[in-house]
Amino acid sequence: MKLPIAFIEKYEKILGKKEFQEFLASFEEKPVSAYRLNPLKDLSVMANQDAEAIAGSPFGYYGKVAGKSANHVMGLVYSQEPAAQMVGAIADAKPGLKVLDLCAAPGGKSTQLLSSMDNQGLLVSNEISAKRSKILVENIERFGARNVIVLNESVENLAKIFPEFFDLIILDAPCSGEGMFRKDPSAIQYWNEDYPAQCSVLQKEIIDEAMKMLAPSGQLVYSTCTWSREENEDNISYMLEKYPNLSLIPLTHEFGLAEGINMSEVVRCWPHHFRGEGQFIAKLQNKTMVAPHISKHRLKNDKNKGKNANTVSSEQYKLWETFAFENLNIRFERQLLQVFGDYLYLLPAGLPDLGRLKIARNGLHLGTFKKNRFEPSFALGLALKPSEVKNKTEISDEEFVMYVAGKSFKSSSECSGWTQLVIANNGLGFAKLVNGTVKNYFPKGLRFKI
Ligand SMILES: C[S@@+](CC[C@H](N)C(=O)[O-])C[C@H]1O[C@@H](n2cnc3c(N)ncnc32)[C@H](O)[C@@H]1O
Repeated sequence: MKLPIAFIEKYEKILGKKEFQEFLASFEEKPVSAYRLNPLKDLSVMANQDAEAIAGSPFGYYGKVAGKSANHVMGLVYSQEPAAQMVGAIADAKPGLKVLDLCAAPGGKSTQLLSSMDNQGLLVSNEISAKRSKILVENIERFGARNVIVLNESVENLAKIFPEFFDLIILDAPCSGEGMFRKDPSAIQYWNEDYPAQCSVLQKEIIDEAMKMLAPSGQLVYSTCTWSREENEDNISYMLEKYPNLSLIPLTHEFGLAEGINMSEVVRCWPHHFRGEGQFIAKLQNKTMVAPHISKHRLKNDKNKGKNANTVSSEQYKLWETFAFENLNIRFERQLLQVFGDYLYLLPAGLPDLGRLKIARNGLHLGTFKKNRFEPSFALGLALKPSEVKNKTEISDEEFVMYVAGKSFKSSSECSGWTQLVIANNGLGFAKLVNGTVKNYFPKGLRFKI
């Protein structure tokens, strides 16, 4: 691999001659592929695989997943290289916390955070790029979590709505991407000697906005996929100096995770020590102990709040309830339901009023109000466990291939109406049974041929 001369000289100086040779040799090796399993799904279908587990990453395994496989389409697996998996593992989001993933697309960290939150608490997953936020929505939808909203905002706008709000913030910063050179050599062309310093200016701006949103006693995980000290240890020093209420939580150096440069509390993934690509991770604690001012945040689903344009009308609620009574074994609190146009959403609990923030996914999309009826969404059929749905249709591998290509197929069922398509006890959306035929409701934009 052809690396920039300035890059070579820089890391030879940092690592010393001997270690630098090992570092350089690692660029001739293949990038490491890996994936994570999604504990929100029924994973019994994966039980017999003998893939090698990644030490330090719960649910992480070495190997590749096929993007067109049923396991991927239904969100049982997420492709993510091992070093990136260390970020979510170190963040260790707990059920019930209010969590922010500030720079979230395509969703590697967000989906990992959701894995350990068990549908309890709130994840705000934000991505500044509108295009990338769409991919983030797709990946989050596949995962099937119910406690997440996706925003498409600048960090400045977020900070105005969420002052001192989050118990845990993941700041996976845009960076010079040196740690991705092996996996994506096209990243090399953007690199020059001054690039890390330029990136660090933007990173500090994002850090300052993130700090406004960190609740007392909250934690912030800062990560990049680059090795430059300017974007890593130097930014941590900047934070510690500017915010004396912050302290570093010492991270352990096992599984090939190395210490930082003159900073022992943080971790670095070097490809000659760690089986994966490049990464830097630091975890910081807000030592301020004052209880968060709940009154600062007007809750979106506050019982005392008057009606607003997004409140479900009694007519709409009746249509939804009729659908839910006929088709579901689960009920959602009315207070958490909101309409946007004809679309019905289930909001996560504990969400403040979002004002004018740009929303890419307003919680779980339950479905759409059509003339005098309610049509369930694909997202709902993916998120519900088969035990939460009344009518289910188990489909074969051949039927899966037909369905994802947009085709209908015959069924031996004599029932009619909505049915959740199921493979190995996981949902593949709702379809409609009409006179022994399974009508296709797989979203047009997601269809593909195998
Ligand atoms: C390292 S990537 C995030 C990867 C993601 N966390 C994951 O695990 O899949 C950094 C993200 O920061 C976003 N970004 C770029 N400029 C930004 C800015 N000024 N403010 C906030 N985010 C920005 C990029 O669009 C990109 O999606």
